[in-house]
Amino acid sequence: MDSHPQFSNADVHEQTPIVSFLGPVSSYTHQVLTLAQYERPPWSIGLTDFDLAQAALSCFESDKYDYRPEITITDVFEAVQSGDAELGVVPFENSTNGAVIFTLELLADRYKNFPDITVCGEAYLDVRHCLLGKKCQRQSTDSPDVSGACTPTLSSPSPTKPRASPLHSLKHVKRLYSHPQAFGQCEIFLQAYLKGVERIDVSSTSRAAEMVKEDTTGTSAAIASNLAADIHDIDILAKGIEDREDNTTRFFILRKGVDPNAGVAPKSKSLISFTVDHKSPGALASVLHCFQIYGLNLTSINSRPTKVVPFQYIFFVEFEGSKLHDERGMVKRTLDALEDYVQSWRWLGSWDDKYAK
Ligand SMILES: O=C(O)C(=O)C[C@]1(C(=O)O)C=C[C@@H](O)C=C1
Repeated sequence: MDSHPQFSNADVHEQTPIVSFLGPVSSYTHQVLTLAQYERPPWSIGLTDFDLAQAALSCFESDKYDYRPEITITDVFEAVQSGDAELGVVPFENSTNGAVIFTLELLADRYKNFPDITVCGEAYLDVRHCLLGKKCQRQSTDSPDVSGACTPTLSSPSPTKPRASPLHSLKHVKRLYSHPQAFGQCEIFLQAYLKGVERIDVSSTSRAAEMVKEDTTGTSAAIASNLAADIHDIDILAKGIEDREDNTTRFFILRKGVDPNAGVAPKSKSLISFTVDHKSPGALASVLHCFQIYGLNLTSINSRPTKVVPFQYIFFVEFEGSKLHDERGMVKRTLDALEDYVQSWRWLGSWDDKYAK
């Protein structure tokens, strides 16, 4: 497979450099690294290996890096900031369920724990969830019963139809493990077939699969991938349980310091964070107006509490353009202009846009 030149700064280290990712093995974050070798998502049929590499499913030169799973997204940030890992891969947003707040919280960096971290790349992954658990030993003539109060109910008389039906009975399922993002992407299925069943948040979908494997009662289920089912040898109780067929998660590639080769593509994106004086009317509008003046299209806006004053926010704005390759000077002009309206701000990186056609 053709490799991506953007991530080829490995030879500065003597040891094989590490790419750290949210583990354990078989999380969706891990699949950003491995999926191209394991199985191809439906949309990739007909694409060449090179196209796939461009699609960033395998955006690293696999022979140049060692991959290391971390337990939490914080661990990935720490590994990159300390220089332990050359690159880190973290989820940033999902097309169905929105921003990954754990990642935004770390990018907010209120206590300056990650001063050198920048985003140097992005990757998109089609996310197909399965319900994993233990098949109930019942006769094949039994209907695929459900657990909890199956809809329609009095409070929900005409529920949205789930895209998938269970392959096996779910009657024995007493608790569900997953990453909170994954629960949010499967609400319709869960409302229809597992309403009222206790949900337990864990650090990743692959960790959820491990918990199910460890549960000897066989009454737990996990929302995780078919790869996790294979690796842990767990039954698939339902497939394709995500609310939307186009369910896609976008991941950020992190590094320490600036990658001079990032954000060189004709279409690039950049991310900044900033705070404004909340007492000054129109302060946020003034900042956003700077982007309009210089013709920079915004691609996402998010916010997190400052945790200094209640109900005041750190804003994140992502926009088209690169601070590192800014031939027309529009990014520089915009960033210079917004200084008049912000209390503080930070450039968090520029990288090649993988979504642009
Ligand atoms: O739990 C995992 O498997 C992850 O890689 C995390 C994560 C996320 O935080 O968005 C990644 C992709 C899916 O959207 C669900 C979970």
